[in-house]
Amino acid sequence: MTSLKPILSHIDNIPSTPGKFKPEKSPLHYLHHRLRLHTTLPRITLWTLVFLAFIFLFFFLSPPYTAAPRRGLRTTATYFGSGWENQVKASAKPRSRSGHTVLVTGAAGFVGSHASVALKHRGDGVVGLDNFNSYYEVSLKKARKSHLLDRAGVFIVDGDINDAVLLRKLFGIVHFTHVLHLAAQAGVRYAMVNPSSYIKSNVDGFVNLLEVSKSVNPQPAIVWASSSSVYGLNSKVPFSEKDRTDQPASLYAATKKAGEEIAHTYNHIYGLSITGLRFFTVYGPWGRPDMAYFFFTKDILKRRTISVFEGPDHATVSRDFTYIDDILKGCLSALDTAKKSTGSGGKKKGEAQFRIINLGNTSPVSVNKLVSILEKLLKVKAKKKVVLMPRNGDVPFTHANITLARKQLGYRPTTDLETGLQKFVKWYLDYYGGKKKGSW
Ligand SMILES: O=C(O)[C@H]1O[C@H](OP(=O)(O)OP(=O)(O)OC[C@H]2O[C@@H](n3ccc(=O)[nH]c3=O)[C@H](O)[C@@H]2O)[C@H](O)[C@@H](O)[C@H]1O
Repeated sequence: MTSLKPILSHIDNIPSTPGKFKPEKSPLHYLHHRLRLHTTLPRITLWTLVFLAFIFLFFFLSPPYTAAPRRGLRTTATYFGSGWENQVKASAKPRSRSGHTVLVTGAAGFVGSHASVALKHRGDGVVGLDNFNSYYEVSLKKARKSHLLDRAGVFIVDGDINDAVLLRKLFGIVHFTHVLHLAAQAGVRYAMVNPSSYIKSNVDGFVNLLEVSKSVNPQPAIVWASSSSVYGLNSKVPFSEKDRTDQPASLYAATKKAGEEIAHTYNHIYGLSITGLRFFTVYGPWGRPDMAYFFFTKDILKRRTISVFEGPDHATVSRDFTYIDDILKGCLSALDTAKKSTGSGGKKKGEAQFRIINLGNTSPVSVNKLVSILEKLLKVKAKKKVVLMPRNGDVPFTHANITLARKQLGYRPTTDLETGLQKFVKWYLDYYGGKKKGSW
């Protein structure tokens, strides 16, 4: 290794005090000095170059620093642009002055896509938001998205409810009168597989949405999807909103119940008008492939064995299956009857509306019956295996009391399970019949 001494040696010749430098007189000395300079200069140049090369390598060739992206979140900068803003604004425009302007979260989901189309068709302005996560077939969500744009002119922003920058941006360019919040991590059994996804969407995401909603001016009214699962182990039938909901049987149910409590807090502190709708096992065309009626259909057609759950002592397991069109009527009516939020600039100005309402069918059907209807519609005998309901979050039965929904929303479900499944099976065969099209 080269010693640093020769390089530093010329420094010895520089006087420490200015003005004290005296040129040496001997020509030999001058010659010697010039020779030293000649040999020292290239060395200085060499070491300067080495130093600069080191700096170059360090600063320019090392990978650029980027903050690690949060899983599932895209950088918000990619959303914004004049083309993007124009699409959002066009989609948000109601047909008449009296129409609502609604932000629908989970718009590429089952209920969200139906609700977006229904709102847009009746003249409201709608902007969708969905993160297109892979909990189930992303292609189905994308197909719903195309339908929304092509058939109804609803634009879905590809983004996450946890993305506060994006939400603020949306509220900055559109004055949303209402939020229909349907984005969630759904499914009872999957909560044992991926518990954190429930906290991320149903708790963190909801809080983020409420934070942004409470701080905009004017605040929107919020209608959101809670769940029949909050009744958990409640055995008093039919389930009334007054019944206890402190015995959840799954983490999914616990996060929905937490959502109800969180909603109350934001209503109380900030004057947000909030309506929580407890959906009872919603089914229908464009439904969710993780739900029993959906994958039973698929498995029956593929001649695969299905597991039919039963309770202890062969007790039947049943659900208050509710058809999508009935749920939609309830959602739209909840938006129409929602009172305005009272807060502004993050401050409450008066009491605001707070509601929790069941949306069910009031007519529970056993899983056995569900299977026999599907067998009839599909014209295929199911291969069944009856198994004891595993302890994975399922509850033995649900049954909605809809008195409050009737009073508050004029809600009257009209579709029985057989009629609803007939429409579902028609759509299913159409959609999976090769073309992945399916009518709306
Ligand atoms: O109302 C809700 O709040 C919830 O409804 C829905 O949950 P659930 O009512 O449990 O529907 P779903 O899974 O279709 O099971 C239906 C029936 O089939 C039985 N079931 C299920 C699976 C199986 O393999 N065998 C079986 O018998 C099972 O025991 C059950 O009796 C939503 O998924 C959920 O997100 C939430 O919205």
